[in-house]
Amino acid sequence: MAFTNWQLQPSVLFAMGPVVPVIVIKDLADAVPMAKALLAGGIKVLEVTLRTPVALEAIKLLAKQVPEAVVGAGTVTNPEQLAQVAAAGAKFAISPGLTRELLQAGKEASIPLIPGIASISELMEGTGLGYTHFKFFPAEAAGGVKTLKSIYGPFADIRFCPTGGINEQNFREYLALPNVSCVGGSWIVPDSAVAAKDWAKITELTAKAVAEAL
Ligand SMILES: O=C(O)C(=O)C[C@H](O)[C@H](O)COP(=O)(O)O
Repeated sequence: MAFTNWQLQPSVLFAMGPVVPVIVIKDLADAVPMAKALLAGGIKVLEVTLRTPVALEAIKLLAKQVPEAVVGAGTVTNPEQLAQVAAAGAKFAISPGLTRELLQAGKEASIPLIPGIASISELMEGTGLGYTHFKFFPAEAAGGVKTLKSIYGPFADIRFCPTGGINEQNFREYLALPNVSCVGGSWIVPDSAVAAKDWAKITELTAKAVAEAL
């Protein structure tokens, strides 16, 4: 089932890139150069987490100034934030978990909501309302590849973007699974590179991940 009010379907979003960078923007001035560094490395889907006071402003800025990127919001945990990020121009919203309220609001939103799950019961809460695409978080801590393989048995039609503890060593094991379309992670946007404004490093890490994902 797809929610036809969503301007972008999650299957399309999940197919846009093998790695979704989980971005924390502390300084608004970093938003555009970071997005351009990621684009230069071959990634266009960006998840800007709502973990910092400037996150909403960063989404607004990127939506206007870097239209070639597909900028969404992460850490969206309630309906109010979902409305705020949609108004800011986010193309999608990702949550680390789910609540009934958030799932209901997501169904009615103009942008796709990718709810997070770490258990079968949470997954069933989401599938019961028609959701088919989920974040699997915290991936490594919640059993990683083994758990996703087990979930594939009874839920073969569901697709995941695992996130949490994924890095350049293990991301290909996830991408090889039939129910994983993309992975999320912060390893291509390390804090140290952002602090040093070393955008070339981010392009290099991104290009490496994109090349290795093939
Ligand atoms: O902020 C959110 O909404 C989250 O769900 C958490 C992030 O996706 C993970 O913290 C990324 O995990 P790492 O790649 O291990 O750094």
